[in-house]
Amino acid sequence: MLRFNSISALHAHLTAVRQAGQTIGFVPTMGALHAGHLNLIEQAREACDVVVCSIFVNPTQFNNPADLARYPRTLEQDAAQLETVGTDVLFSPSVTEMYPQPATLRFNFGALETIMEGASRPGHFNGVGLVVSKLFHLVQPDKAFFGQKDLQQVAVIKCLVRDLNFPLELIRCATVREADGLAMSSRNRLLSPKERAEAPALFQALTLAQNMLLDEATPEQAKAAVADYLDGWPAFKLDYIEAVNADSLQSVSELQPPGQTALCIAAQLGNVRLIDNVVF
Ligand SMILES: Nc1ncnc2c1ncn2[C@@H]1O[C@H](COP(=O)(O)OP(=O)(O)OP(=O)(O)O)[C@@H](O)[C@H]1O
Ligand SMILES: CC(C)(CO)[C@@H](O)C(=O)[O-]
Ligand code: BAL
Repeated sequence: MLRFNSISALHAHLTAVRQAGQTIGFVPTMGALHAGHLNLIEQAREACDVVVCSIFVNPTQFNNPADLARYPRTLEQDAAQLETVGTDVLFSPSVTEMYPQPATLRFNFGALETIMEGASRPGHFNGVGLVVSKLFHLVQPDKAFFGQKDLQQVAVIKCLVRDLNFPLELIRCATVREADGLAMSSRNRLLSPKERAEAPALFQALTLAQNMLLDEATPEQAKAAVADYLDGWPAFKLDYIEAVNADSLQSVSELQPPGQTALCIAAQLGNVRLIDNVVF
């Protein structure tokens, strides 16, 4: 695996890759890798000639400085894991390499940024849009792989690709879960053992709501049941539970056609904010 910290060295290498007619698959991450990330790499490995992974804890997408300070950073362990799944290139730039001056460009993702993660983390999607645009320009991938766990992020990036004509295919990959149902997330490693034991309640609440909707309950009834369920776990503070269309991410008042209903949840567990969703 080749490792680059500098944009110019990455650019020179990938220019040669493209000139040799090889396709590039790209997996952007913030590191502290787990099996969910490795699954994205494996899918890129199957679909493309050259697999590029970036690890960059992007400060512009953190609205909470404590969250940024706590974010796990495990670069050497991550690099070792990336080697095991056949990654060709690791790009791990510094903050000054990516932002030599503070960025002034601002995105407006319309209705997407006023709901759920957009409402709870003001400025978050602007930072995601900024860094993902920069990374797409630097890597110029044929295919880019993102996890369904961050469903709203996928919708934001779909908007970015469409509105800015990025010539790439966006691929949404299924959420990888722990054996007890908890969606894998880098932030899980910040949970205390007690919190970790309680964390699967989030997915249990989602499953409860999904079953209710499939059983003809209304979204309002299902959302109320989730709030009640999590009340039984005092360590959890529910941020939101929403029934939305899986593409537009806008609220729905009834079940959508198969594969187009999503239930999205976010909750605080101690100091850690967890999100999850199911699409059905
Ligand atoms: N459990 C998972 N299954 C599939 N993809 C995932 C999973 N967790 C993260 N991803 C995807 O990996 C990519 C990089 O995500 P990121 O580095 O932020 O990891 P993360 O685990 O989502 O961390 P956190 O949620 O704590 O920020 C994103 O496209 C994200 O959706
Ligand atoms: C896409 C991303 C790498 C941009 O910083 C980040 O939001 C993430 O890890 O999901
Ligand atoms: N996985 C999404 C990145 C973030 O939480 O900032």
